[in-house]
Amino acid sequence: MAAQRVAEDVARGTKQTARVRVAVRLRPYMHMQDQKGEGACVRRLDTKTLEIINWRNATETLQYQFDVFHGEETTQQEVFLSSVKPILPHLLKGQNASVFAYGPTGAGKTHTMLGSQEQPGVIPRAVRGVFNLVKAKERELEGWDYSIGMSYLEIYNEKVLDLLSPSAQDLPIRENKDRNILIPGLTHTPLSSFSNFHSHFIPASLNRTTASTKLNQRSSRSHAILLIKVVRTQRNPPHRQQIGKLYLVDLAGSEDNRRTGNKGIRLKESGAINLSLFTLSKVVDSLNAGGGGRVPYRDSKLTRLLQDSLGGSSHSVMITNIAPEYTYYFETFTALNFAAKSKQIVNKPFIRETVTVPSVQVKRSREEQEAGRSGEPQKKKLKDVKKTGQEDPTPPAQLHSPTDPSVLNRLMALEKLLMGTPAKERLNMHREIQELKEKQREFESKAKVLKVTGNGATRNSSDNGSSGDSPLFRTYLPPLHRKQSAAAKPKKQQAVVSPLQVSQLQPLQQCPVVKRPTVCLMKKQKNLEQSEVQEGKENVMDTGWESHLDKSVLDQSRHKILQVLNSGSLKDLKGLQQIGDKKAKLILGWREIQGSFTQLEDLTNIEGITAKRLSSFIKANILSMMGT
Ligand SMILES: Nc1ncnc2c1ncn2[C@@H]1O[C@H](COP(=O)(O)OP(=O)(O)OP(=O)(O)O)[C@@H](O)[C@H]1O
Repeated sequence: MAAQRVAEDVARGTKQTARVRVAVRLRPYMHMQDQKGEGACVRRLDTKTLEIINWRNATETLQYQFDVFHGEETTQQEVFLSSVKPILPHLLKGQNASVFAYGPTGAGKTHTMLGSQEQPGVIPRAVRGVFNLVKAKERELEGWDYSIGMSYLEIYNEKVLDLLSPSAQDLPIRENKDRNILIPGLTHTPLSSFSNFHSHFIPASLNRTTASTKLNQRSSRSHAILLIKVVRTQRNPPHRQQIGKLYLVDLAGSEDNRRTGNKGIRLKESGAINLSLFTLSKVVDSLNAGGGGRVPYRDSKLTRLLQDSLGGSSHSVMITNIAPEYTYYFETFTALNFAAKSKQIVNKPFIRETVTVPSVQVKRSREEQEAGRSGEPQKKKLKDVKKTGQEDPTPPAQLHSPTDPSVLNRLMALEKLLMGTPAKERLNMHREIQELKEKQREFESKAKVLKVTGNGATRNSSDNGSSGDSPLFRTYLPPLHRKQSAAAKPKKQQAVVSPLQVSQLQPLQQCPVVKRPTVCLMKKQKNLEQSEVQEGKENVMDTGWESHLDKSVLDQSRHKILQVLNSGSLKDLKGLQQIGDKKAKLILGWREIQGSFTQLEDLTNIEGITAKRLSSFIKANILSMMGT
């Protein structure tokens, strides 16, 4: 018995690689998500391009281009036809494919993937599509037998749980010598028809962990992964067998716990969700960096399972769901930057093929059996044929705006990174940030000149209005204005260099990744920072005072401070001694990206909190708690 994994390009004598296709879908505007009545911050320009208000300068917009942009009126059928249907035929050739929905909580991931009875989403349509393709192949009488099966799991609080056979058991993830990801013990159910699939899938979906948060009545608290496996076996010798796997992934949403109102268990779930999504973004970063360095797939169960779908051997489609309301601004912005990064990943598809003797073609119901004793290729003597491939010549996502995407993304990444970087290493990064900002300013001023002379690639709102391709704004919403909330003071009219006439600037300090207030338009910055420790004043290590206090009192106080750091609102954080508005926001930002603080000493990861300041902070807060 011999088996081999054949690189598709080798099999065909051609070199071929597949890029991760990135689609962005904008959900319809919802009044209930816009309690301040601020309107939309993002809108469609054409079938590939969208624009969002620039957080650096709210009088301008940034434009992003993706493989497809689905505006709010796009139907479920249209999303399926343009983004998912084209990848399904690969399954029948022994290749893997994956579709995953990414985006903030409440932006429409579950709607896109699962949908409803009236508006079925990608999952039911894709499975039906696979059955149709298999039927068509069988009619061609080309001498292959096909079988289809499914597994369905969720990753909840970093545990892998079987949705087809629910139990509290956390299933292990294994990788065999051929780099196939396996989950021993996971149920694998053979499927005879689409209605048979339905009868397994619907009850299993009800097993998924969901709960109500402030932003979504039925928020998914886990990442759900449906695996559809197509095995095709040649009837006559040499009985070649090819296996194609389709992963359909509904990721849990990234969450801003200031807005979800999460506490207790919801907060813990949220920490796990954000951490795994953060790892996903690190994986994307490191794949984009290239150079064969370590890709941190193993840092979370999600990335471990998606290993084959990202930078591996899969044809992948990422549907990034975004929400139009201004209240989602930073989540939307982060999701768009993540999506723009993902567009640069190149996958190298290969055919999974084995040559089998007929007697071993036994259907098994468990992945464990499949890994251990069935006719699957991975446990046979597999011969890895060296994959060859050529980088996709398509350039990464392009912005048509006065913004260079590479500069902006690098800038964002650096600012994000800065948070977790020891103080001594920050200096170089600050230098790079300054250089990038300089470059960015150059781009912006060039783009403004182009715009004034009428040659710019940027489009203004009147262009959009007349082009007739902006249904979002023709139907429900005013142009991309941020409506002024009742409480807001009117501001001076800004010089208009782009379509926006924004009456209230979006304060940058809401962005969790932003480190430097100087880059943003923060009018009240001085006042806001008043309660913070002045540079140098607190730079004296406070030592010795703890020895005068009872250890249990100290531990209790430290625990209380940690609780506020991990679950406190902006106001709660500002209630701590020596924490002003800026630091409170940096703490929230850190929490959002890193999960929670395990100890008070983690605070030194926040910019501006040195070991000395930390010691002073701890002293001030403990003494204040004790009423000293
Ligand atoms: N394209 C759309 N058309 C109509 N309604 C939509 C659309 N997208 C989302 N919705 C509605 O918006 C709400 C939130 O969507 P959904 O639950 O899919 O978000 P989600 O991103 O999966 O959130 P979470 O991560 O919290 O699970 C739901 O009521 C859903 O029906």
